[in-house]
Amino acid sequence: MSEKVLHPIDNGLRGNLQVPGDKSISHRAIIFGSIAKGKTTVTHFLDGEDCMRTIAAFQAMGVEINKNGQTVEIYGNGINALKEPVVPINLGNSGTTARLLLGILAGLPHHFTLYGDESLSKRPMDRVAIPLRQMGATIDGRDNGTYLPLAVRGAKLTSITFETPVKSAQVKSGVLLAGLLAKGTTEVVEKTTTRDHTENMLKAFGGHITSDTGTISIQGEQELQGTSIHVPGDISSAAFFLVAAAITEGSSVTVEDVGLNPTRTGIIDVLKQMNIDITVVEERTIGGEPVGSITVNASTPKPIVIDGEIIPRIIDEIPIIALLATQANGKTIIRDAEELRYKETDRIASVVQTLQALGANIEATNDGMVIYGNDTLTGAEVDSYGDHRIGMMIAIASLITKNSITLKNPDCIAVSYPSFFNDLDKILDK
Ligand SMILES: O=C(O)C1=C[C@@H](OP(=O)(O)O)[C@@H](O)[C@H](O)C1
Ligand SMILES: C=C(OP(=O)(O)O)C(=O)O
Repeated sequence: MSEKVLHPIDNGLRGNLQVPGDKSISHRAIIFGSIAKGKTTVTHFLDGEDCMRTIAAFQAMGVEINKNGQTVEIYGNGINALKEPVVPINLGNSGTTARLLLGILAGLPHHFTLYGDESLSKRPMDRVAIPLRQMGATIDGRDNGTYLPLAVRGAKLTSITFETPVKSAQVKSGVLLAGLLAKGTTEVVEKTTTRDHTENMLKAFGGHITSDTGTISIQGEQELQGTSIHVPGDISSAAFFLVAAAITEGSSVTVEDVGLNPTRTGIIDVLKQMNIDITVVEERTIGGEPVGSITVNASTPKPIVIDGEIIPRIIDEIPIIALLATQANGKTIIRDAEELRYKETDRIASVVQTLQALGANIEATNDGMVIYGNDTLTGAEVDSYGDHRIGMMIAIASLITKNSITLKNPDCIAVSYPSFFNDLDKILDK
């Protein structure tokens, strides 16, 4: 088992950096490029393990995809040209690949078998399998088709109106993608807005989709055209450095060219509410997504309550927000975040256990956590539990702990951020 010893820093963090491409947008660029007709070129693609799973899945269905560093060329022949793969599709650790792909497979006249790693095999797939079955697909698997491995027999789909019971962009996207293959108009109704990259990307490929007060409607049987997509920096990756700059004395860090889609910028709102010195300069719109630079200077965080509609807009940032809250001068409460229990780990349990091991005063609740603040963190031996965001949270914590941290299982960070430690090194004030 690999491990990494991480040392606290003497000086702050300083400088500018760019983070890799957005994971959600990178997945979708491959998916839409593969089901569109003609060539798609993706630049600043996230070279992480999860997005490579999406590429491999479409290659297994006969799509020609060539990757050269962060540039990917896809030669799509339309959704109906996707072939039956000869071998099972390995989804690795990627929930996004699993849920979005299921939507497409449901409407193809083929048989598919899907499996993932140990973590993904514990995550619920019925949240998307249930509406897809209603549309006409046959999906079976472990525990009555709740968990991977799954067998999918696609069919001619009929459109549905689906009121999603979970606050999940993956579920919304899975149903909308199936809607592309269904007769008529498929509707997804969501009570809380989740990231809308599927909707934006569909439009970039010439598709038609509307969104009106929580109802997203997609017409079936549309033909999409290949295009060029430039992927903005991932705000969920940037968040680790923004918090790092906030909690380390004397720091000033600017992350450039970060995606600022409003369904993703909850971290900026949280940092502002916590009195962190943060400036956002919006520079331009690329491929329908706003992009800008974010600067954070070291600050003392103020404790706050985080709940309600902001939760889906910070869902992947909650581990690093929890670390920030340990440095606040009072009690921070995070609630309405039960979805954290269905991530790569149960992130309520893994965040709380890890920060407790580092000396923080933090408690789990059913749907979130209470962080009491004013903590001096100590060193310890802690495990990422194979969860990339827990691994990165631990690495940022190590900048301010009294002694070194031994991080077990750091390799999982490559799922979303293979160059994480190199980028962190760039802003260390040596
Ligand atoms: O649609 C997406 O790209 C994602 C949606 C979120 O998951 P849920 O939809 O399960 O909340 C998020 O946690 C994940 O990292 C990426
Ligand atoms: C939850 C995440 O990803 P996924 O659901 O795609 O595995 C994440 O990146 O934090």
